[in-house]
Amino acid sequence: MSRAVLSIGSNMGDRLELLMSVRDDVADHLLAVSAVFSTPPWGPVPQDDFDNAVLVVDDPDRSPADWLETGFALERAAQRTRERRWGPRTLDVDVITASVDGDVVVSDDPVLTLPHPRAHLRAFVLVPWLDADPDATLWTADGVRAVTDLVAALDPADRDGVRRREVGAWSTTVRGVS
Ligand SMILES: Nc1ncnc2c1ncn2[C@@H]1O[C@H](COP(=O)(O)OP(=O)(O)OP(=O)(O)O)[C@@H](O)[C@H]1O
Ligand SMILES: Nc1nc2c(c(=O)[nH]1)N=C(CO)CN2
Repeated sequence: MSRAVLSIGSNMGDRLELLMSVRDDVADHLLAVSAVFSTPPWGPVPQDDFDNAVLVVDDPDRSPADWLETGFALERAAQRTRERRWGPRTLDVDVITASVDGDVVVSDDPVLTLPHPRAHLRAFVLVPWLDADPDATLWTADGVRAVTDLVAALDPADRDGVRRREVGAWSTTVRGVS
């Protein structure tokens, strides 16, 4: 069984519709879904705010690499272009962490680095993830850390910039992380 935590984001086009396209695509495999959060751009590129969310998914027939491919396919469907690193995009799907049969996958392959090497620094990942799964943990260079502690360690300005949106069409009701 392969479980993955997907961070999804958009700051071009119909952001909510694009996030919804991901949620709908993986609907049969959802264990947990965060609310949608409005987030200031992370990184050096001045650009519009993003909408971000986190999905926890599992599928006995999909490997972590398959989840990356699923993300690529959804990015292509959103006409995502790769113009600038950390620049604006219609849709970004990142695999934050993955486990197979309960074991966390650790990989330094540049095609799929796991856990995602910048996840622990990103309020736009950690705050929605905590919302989806209050007991979440992340394997880091300092060992296994509770996401709640990683959120507490963020710069308060970064953390407080991440704002929950009330979106009627976005349901967070799913099976639950067991
Ligand atoms: N865990 C991962 N999730 C998604 N992509 C990854 C991961 N590890 C490595 N990659 C690779 O990163 C490459 C660049 O991805 P992308 O363009 O989405 O980067 P980015 O979103 O600009 O920056 P960042 O990687 O910091 O999120 C992809 O081609 C993909 O193969
Ligand atoms: N708030 C926010 N900032 C970003 C995002 C994102 O999804 N949300 N994605 C980026 C590309 O990796 C760069 N910066």
